[in-house]
Amino acid sequence: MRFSRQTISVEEAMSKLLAKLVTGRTEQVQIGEAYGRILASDLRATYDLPHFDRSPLDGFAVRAADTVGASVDHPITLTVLETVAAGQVPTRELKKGYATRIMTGAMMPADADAVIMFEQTHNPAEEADTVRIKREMKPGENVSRRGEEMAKGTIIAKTGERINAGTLASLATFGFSQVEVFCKPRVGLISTGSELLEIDQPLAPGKIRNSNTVMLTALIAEAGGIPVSFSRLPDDLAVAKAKISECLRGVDLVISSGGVSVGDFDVIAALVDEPEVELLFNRIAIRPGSPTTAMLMEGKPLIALSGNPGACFLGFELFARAAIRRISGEAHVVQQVIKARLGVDYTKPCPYPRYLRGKLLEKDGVLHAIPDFNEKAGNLGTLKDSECFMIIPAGGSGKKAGELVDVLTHATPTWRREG
Ligand SMILES: Nc1nc2c(c(=O)[nH]1)N[C@H]1C(S)=C(S)[C@@H](COP(=O)(O)OP(=O)(O)OC[C@H]3O[C@@H](n4cnc5c(N)ncnc54)[C@H](O)[C@@H]3O)O[C@H]1N2
Ligand code: MOO
Ligand SMILES: [Mg+2]
Repeated sequence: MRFSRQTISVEEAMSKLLAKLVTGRTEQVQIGEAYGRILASDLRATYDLPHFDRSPLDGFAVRAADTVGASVDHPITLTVLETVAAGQVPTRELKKGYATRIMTGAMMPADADAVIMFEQTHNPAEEADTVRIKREMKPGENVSRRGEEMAKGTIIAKTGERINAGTLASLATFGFSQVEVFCKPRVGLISTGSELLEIDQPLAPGKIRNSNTVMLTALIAEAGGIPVSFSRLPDDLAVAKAKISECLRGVDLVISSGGVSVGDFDVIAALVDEPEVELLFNRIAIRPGSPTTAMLMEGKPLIALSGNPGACFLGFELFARAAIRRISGEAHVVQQVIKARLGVDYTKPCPYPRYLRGKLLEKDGVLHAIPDFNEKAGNLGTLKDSECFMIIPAGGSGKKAGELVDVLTHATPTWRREG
């Protein structure tokens, strides 16, 4: 199995993985804790919005019929009944020949059917009891009607949607101080490799510091998971297997880094032949990260990313991020591909599609994607500057500057303008 691997596309791998994931439990959270969480039930409007006819302007509520023929040269004078602030209820019905001074957001008086803005009236302080109307109004003009935005019962947000700032505004409006969301998945994190040192250990010949674990911890949290770090796996298969099994028991998903290739000590690669394991994939048509592996062990998912930092990062963005979001209950987890012009020639041949890290730049109204030319899978210095992957198709010729390429943006891309 280790050497005879079946290569599948990113899309096939993604659908194999997503098909095996189970969305977790749900819980009630306070609205103040709900930002970024995934809705576990549909939200419906609890009343007509707005729930009363209201003025969208500061002005005078009038009966349109009283304004017929009004103009700047021939204004019509009405008697001012009262002033209604937002939050107040008008006390007087509007009779023929009267107007109510009304503020933005205030409730319309009965029988008024239009609002004329202050700027189209004459109502100096010394003549506060009357108002001169300088324009003819149409019935319904400048009135926000009850239920005009949405009727009671309208679905505001669906199960599986991520709660963003706008969702919070809707929740507040409709009086939801608590909301049902999916529990955040617990994501176990395991590293492999006897070469790894802790961050505070001094360098030693042949050794490197473990940079993947801390990077993955941040990525897991960013994707909505709760990272749970476990100690490094030993090279011994039986011990490693027992350790993974123990980790899996306490979490919803395990992500490992390293040990997926064909090396003598690549313990995760050896694991896939074990009877408790259902292999989903262990070779993907992609550079970097072709040995990225996923399996179910004792029915629970394990995503095994390559140890090379660049491949580990891409493997997380392509597979682990979507998996965490799916276990979190999110309905749409596959990242959208956009098109951009390649900023420079990239002609290096590649047997698999190559995902180049880089930046997006808007120039004269056209989006350009600029690779960082740091694509060796073991390189990590430009990971911090990466805001997208541009996908160079498999084959010998690459892409020329100016050609359109598919681009996957990261969670929070920052598009800049040139200059
Ligand atoms: N004969 C072949 N050799 C390799 C192949 C191949 O097809 N045939 N594939 C190469 C490709 S492509 C990749 S990608 C790597 C995958 O390596 P592994 O996932 O097995 O990872 P390791 O062997 O454990 O380590 C690779 C590299 O990454 C460093 N590493 C590991 N863990 C960490 C960490 N936590 N933090 C920072 N760096 C880490 C490790 O020291 C190695 O340098 O295999 C190729 N080989
Ligand atoms: O697939 Mo590997 O990450 O190219 O070295
Ligand atoms: Mg290896």
